[in-house]
Amino acid sequence: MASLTLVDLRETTGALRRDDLPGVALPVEGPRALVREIVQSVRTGGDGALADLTERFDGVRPRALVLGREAMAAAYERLDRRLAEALRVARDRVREAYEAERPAASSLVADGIEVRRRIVPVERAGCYVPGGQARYPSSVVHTATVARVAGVRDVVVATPPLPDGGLDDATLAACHLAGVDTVLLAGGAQAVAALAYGTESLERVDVIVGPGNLFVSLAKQEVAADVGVPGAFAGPSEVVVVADGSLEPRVAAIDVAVQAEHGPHGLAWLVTWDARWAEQVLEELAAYVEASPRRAQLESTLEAHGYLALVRDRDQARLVADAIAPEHLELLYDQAVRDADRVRHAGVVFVGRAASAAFGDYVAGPSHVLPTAGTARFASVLGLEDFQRRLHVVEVHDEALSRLGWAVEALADAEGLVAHADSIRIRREAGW
Ligand SMILES: NC(=O)c1ccc[n+]([C@@H]2O[C@H](COP(=O)([O-])OP(=O)(O)OC[C@H]3O[C@@H](n4cnc5c(N)ncnc54)[C@H](O)[C@@H]3O)[C@@H](O)[C@H]2O)c1
Ligand SMILES: [Zn+2]
Repeated sequence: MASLTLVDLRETTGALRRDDLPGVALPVEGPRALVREIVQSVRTGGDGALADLTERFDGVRPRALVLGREAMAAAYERLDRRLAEALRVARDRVREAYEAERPAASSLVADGIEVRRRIVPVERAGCYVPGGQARYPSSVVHTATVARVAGVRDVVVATPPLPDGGLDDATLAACHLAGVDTVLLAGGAQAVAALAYGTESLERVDVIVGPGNLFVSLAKQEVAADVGVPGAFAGPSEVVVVADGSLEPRVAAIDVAVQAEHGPHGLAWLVTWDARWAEQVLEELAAYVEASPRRAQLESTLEAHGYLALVRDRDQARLVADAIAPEHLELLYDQAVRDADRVRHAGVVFVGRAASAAFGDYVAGPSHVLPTAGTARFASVLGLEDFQRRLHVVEVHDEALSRLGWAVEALADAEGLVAHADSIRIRREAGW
């Protein structure tokens, strides 16, 4: 029976650090060595190695390694209309959220120097779309749509093939709606390697984004020296639910379960100051897990890393959440809105009793590609900036030579860099 491991923090005082809490370290060493081997073999073996590895890890040889726009459009035509409409709604909500965030070009003119900041999209983006324990057409929408708003020229989606060697219509239709150019039928670390280094059938990309399991996330770290990879780990899903007796126990229970149904290596915490109510939540959770068709996935996360933290009050609950730095944080008690503005470490904070993190997975607007494994301490939700570079144009007018030239000379002299100082001096001596 799935239950949560009790962590009683009511007597704990002082600062809480992530390492003080159980279950927050991922078992990465074994997988990391395997991932390294996989990446190397695709790098040297190309298409052939990719197909072999797909057969080894996904149990099938893909019918085609890459698919183009016609296959996506055809799948969209075949798709059930309600699902097609839901995908369109999700795409529009993501698109609008990111269009509202477009960075403005900025400029500064002072002392004869004009600095303009240009925003330049990368040319090719690879979006990883998971497909092991579940299919994720939503991840197509939550990655490729952002790339398109950012102005990326070519968008490639990589996703594992189905057991029949093909791809489901929902994923392909989502590619159609999100404006994807190419689909690579491969998953896991081997797909990340193919995106990073290219193969005979696929040109390499400039950045790789998207969520995935441990192997995918470690592979992105492995190739990060050669291709752009956001700092967010975006690995197995995590949730911290903070609630009290004002919420129905079965609602709290299901929200603890939601992110656990993605599969193993996740993290699920219920944090409360209401110990008696927590017991009711545990009963509801056990009943829910037992009846769920995704019981195996739920148990894989809850049994290993499902926790009930008993705390003194709201303030301590927030400190626990900050220490965990979870992907999703739900604050579901009265007056949570005020506390939400004080949270420092989380991928996204949901507030209000209607606020199931499932909204965020699909239609809230911000991408569901979020930092996990503690990376919410320094990394963020997938953003336009993950697909864009900042490039400064520095226009120097002659006036700058008299206004600022002396400072360059003084600093260059101090560093002993003679040519640096001379480059200003000869311009000044020319009377500019
Ligand atoms: N953080 C986020 O933003 C976010 C969002 C959505 C989903 N997720 C997470 O994405 C993950 C999706 O995982 P998934 O497994 O369903 O799909 P996936 O596509 O990420 O992983 C499946 C692939 O992993 C490879 N693989 C599986 N077992 C392997 C092994 N033992 N050795 C080597 N390679 C192996 C296979 O090639 C397979 O194609 C979940 O953990 C989910 O929580 C995270
Ligand atoms: Zn989810």
